[in-house]
Formats: sequence, C-alpha cells, structure tokens
Amino acid sequence: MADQVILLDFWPSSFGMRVRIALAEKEIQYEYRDENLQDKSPMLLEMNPVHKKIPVLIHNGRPICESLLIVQYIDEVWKDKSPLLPSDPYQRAQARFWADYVDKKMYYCMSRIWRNKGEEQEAAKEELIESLKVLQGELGEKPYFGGETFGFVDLSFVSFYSWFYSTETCGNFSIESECPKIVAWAKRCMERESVSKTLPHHHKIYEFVLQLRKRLGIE
Ligand SMILES: N[C@@H](CCC(=O)N[C@@H](CSO)C(=O)NCC(=O)O)C(=O)O
Repeated sequence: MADQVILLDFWPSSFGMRVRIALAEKEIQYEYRDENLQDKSPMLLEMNPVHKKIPVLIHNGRPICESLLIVQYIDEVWKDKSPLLPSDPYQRAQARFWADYVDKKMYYCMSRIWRNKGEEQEAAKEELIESLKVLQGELGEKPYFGGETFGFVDLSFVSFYSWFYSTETCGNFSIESECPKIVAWAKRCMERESVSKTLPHHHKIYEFVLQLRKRLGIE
C-alpha cells in the first residue's frame, strides 16, 4: 500500500517550510493542508494535542510533531534519496547542534524585531546580528554548513531567509552588510528547486508581517 502523507502547515511558517523542503528533497508526494491558526482544525488539535502547533506530519495516520524531529523522521524513513543528516555519529551531533542553535535564535530574535519598536527592537537586532555572525563563522568558506552538499543545517536555517527582508525593513538595517557570506549562502540554497519552490516571495511575507503588526497595533 502506498504511503499516506499529510502535512498540517501554515504557508508563512519557517518551521513548516523546513518540512516542505525535506519532502521536496526526497520527492515525496503528500497532501498539504493550510491551517487557520486563529481557528485550528479538529485534526490539528487531535494530532498535536500537547503543543497544538504546526507543522505536523501525518504518516499513515500517525502524527509526528516538531519541525526538526519531522525532518529527521523523513530522513530516516525515506533513505533512498538525498540524505539530509550525515552518516557519521559525531557529524550528526554537530549538525543537530547548529540546527538547535538556529531554533534558539532566529524566530526569537526576528519576531522581537517586527513585533516591537525602540529599545526592545534594537536589543533584538543586536542579538540577531550577533547570532548571524556566529553562524557565518561556522559556515566559513564552505558552500554549505555540512560541507560540499546541502543538508540538515542548511534546510533548518534557509527557511528563515524568506523573513530576512521583513526583518531588515522593520528593523531598518541590512543583513547583507552585516553578514555577506550568509546572504551568499542563502542565495546558493535558493538555486535548489526544493528551496526556491518552497520559500514564499519575501514581499508576500512582508505583507503578512504588516497585517500582523496592524493586528498587534504596532505602526
Ligand atoms: N518548535 C516548533 C515551533 C512551531 C511553531 O511555532 N508553529 C507556530 C506557527 S509558526 O510560528 C504555530 O503553530 N503557532 C500556533 C500557536 O502558537 O497557537 C517546530 O519547530 O515545529
């Protein structure tokens, strides 16, 4: 019997984009369901009762939650194409470390930039730039975080590239000026169809952010 794969997601979510990129890298057919997070579907509440968040991958009726765990599940189940994690245990641990670092920093800093103004925004901006410089240092002269090939850390981080424009515009700064190698790396990742067909245009994300700021009363 063919696998039944359903993805509960939300189109601007960087966490959801990670899973979409992984599914595209593995050329897995799946049903995409976009959630209204202001009115969550019974299926989302049933499949992720603990966090009630997207993304959730439902594979033959069984839910897997948390984007980085979903991506690792996909890599372990569909082994025959485009390995995402390294095979060496130590290299796997390093890849998980950097994906976790992205998880701890990107959304937390970026959301504080477009949700705030003044000192709070400035503090978030400084922390984001510092984090991007740490990641740029890790990347070094390599084409990808794992070396010569696109992999788990690249996939975990590049989904936030679609939010760079909104972050820079709300925060009135240039990520490229601060971290040119990170932007060059992101553009390199965008040359892959799995990434370019997944990441929404940055102007579409910006329109979403403007609506969010309006809803939050931030002008
Ligand atoms: N650690 C998780 C984060 C998912 C998340 O925040 N999902 C958000 C949408 S994207 O910002 C979400 O589902 N929010 C709904 C809510 O908080 O009620 C992961 O990596 O999958």
